[in-house]
Amino acid sequence: MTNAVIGGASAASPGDLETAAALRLAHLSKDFSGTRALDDVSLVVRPGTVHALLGGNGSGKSTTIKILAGVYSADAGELEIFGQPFDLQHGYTPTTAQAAGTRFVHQDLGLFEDLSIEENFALDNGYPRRGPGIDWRTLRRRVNALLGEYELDARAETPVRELRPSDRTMVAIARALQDQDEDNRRVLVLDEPTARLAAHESEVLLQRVRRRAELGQTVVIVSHRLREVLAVADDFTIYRDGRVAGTIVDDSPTEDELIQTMAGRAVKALRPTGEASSGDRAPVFSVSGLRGGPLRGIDFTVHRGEILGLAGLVGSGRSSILKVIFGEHAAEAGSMDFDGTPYRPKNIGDAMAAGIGLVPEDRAGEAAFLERTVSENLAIGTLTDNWTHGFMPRGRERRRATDLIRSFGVKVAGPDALFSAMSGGNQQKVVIARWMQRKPTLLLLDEPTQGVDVMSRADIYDIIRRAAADGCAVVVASSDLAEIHALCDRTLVLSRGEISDEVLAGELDVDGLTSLVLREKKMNDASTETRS
Ligand SMILES: Nc1ncnc2c1ncn2[C@@H]1O[C@H](COP(=O)(O)OP(=O)(O)OP(=O)(O)O)[C@@H](O)[C@H]1O
Repeated sequence: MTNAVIGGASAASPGDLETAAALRLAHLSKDFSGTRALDDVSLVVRPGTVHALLGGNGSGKSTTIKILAGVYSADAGELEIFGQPFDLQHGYTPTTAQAAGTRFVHQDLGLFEDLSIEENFALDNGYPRRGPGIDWRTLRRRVNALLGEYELDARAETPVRELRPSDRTMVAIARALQDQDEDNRRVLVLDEPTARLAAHESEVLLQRVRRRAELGQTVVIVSHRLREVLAVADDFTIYRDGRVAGTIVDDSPTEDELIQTMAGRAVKALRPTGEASSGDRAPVFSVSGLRGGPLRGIDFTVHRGEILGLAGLVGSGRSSILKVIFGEHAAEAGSMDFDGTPYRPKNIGDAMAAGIGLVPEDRAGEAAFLERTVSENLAIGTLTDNWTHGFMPRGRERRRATDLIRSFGVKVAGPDALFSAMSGGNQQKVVIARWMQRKPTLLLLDEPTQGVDVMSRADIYDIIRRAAADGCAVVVASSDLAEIHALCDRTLVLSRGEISDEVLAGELDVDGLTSLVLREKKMNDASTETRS
């Protein structure tokens, strides 16, 4: 491998590249009350390249980015941006980071959906004034020029809501870089930009990011989707447990090489289920003629021990089905049947009492108490079991939490750590563990491994398979078709609120599933064109 260094602490100082660096971090360390989040991390980002930060959940990628953004201070370390040194220990704030030329686009793009693109730009950079009023003409001209430059087929006055998902991300990128100087002295940091995008949208976005880099833009990207990262990145810094485990410069490693460096060991492949599970096939839950929101008549049955996948484009109704079953959204029409009796939940409480669990897509917003401890978050699922005579027996709660942390492989200092202090993948394991301990009859999972590293992903798949083997019926909605392929016994493809196809495990590979989902997209596009 030319220019590549994999493994070992020596990889942490690619000193020969320092002179050419857009960004240079050296000997970065950070402790959080006893947890060593970063330990002597060094990395060099070359100008005009896409540099990937990879690593397992909790390995230190976000901490690096937050230090770079001036959100956390470093305990030790040096930073240079285009040759200019900054003191990370003293007075390096978000304002300094902005002035230094760093720009950040997070998963939550921070766009106001109901406002136009130009209003979103102005909110970020201020409105140009003409006398006492806003100079809309100048603003529009400037934004339209930027949209052209970023190859976006939209007008400044288009509401963000009307953009396709990859275009929204690109608008957020263009907005972040709207004050780019002629020498391209901005470092754009993209934090899991494709986590919420379907495969074809990710591809469109990453091609555009690649093109920006070819035009001189420096990009740092954090992602767990290795295949995508391999397609877009020039260089890689691979973290393991807060240290740099490998650096790869201007080369194309294989996915297995990356995983091995991240994990420090070989990881068993994410094996597909292969064929439909031969478990107990008794039907446990069915919906018939379900309508409401985007749903336009949904019928299906899920069986005990079965893992049923819901695939489809954003807006096809995947999450809505789960929310109606969980009593979060009311159905306008149709019926549901649970274990042979009619099921009409009025709220989430009814669903939980019936033995249904939901792990929602937005775990931080909907599923967790961020400023409570891990132990408290785990106890919430079984409050009635844990309370005795009006008191919560702490000892029992902590012991139970310690057992769950061990059996679900959660990487955390202990049961008293704050939920918010855990990395994304570990948060997801806690939310799943919380539901699993209730032993639900029907478990609904919405994007179960979004933001989860490949190693934990394999663990989560095992947890889900074990629950199914114990008789739980599982419904998984996912935009990641490799996940659907690896996990599900049977998959329903949704298109505009209806089931368009049913696929059994082993009938199609990931490409086959992708073309099925995209065929629906092409049909949708064609019918939209015909109507307009
Ligand atoms: N505010 C905090 N307080 C305490 N510990 C923290 C805090 N932020 C991060 N940590 C710890 O620092 C370590 C590194 O976490 P970090 O979020 O940087 O990992 P990551 O690589 O970004 O993970 P992920 O891929 O899951 O987002 C973890 O052990 C995490 O629990």
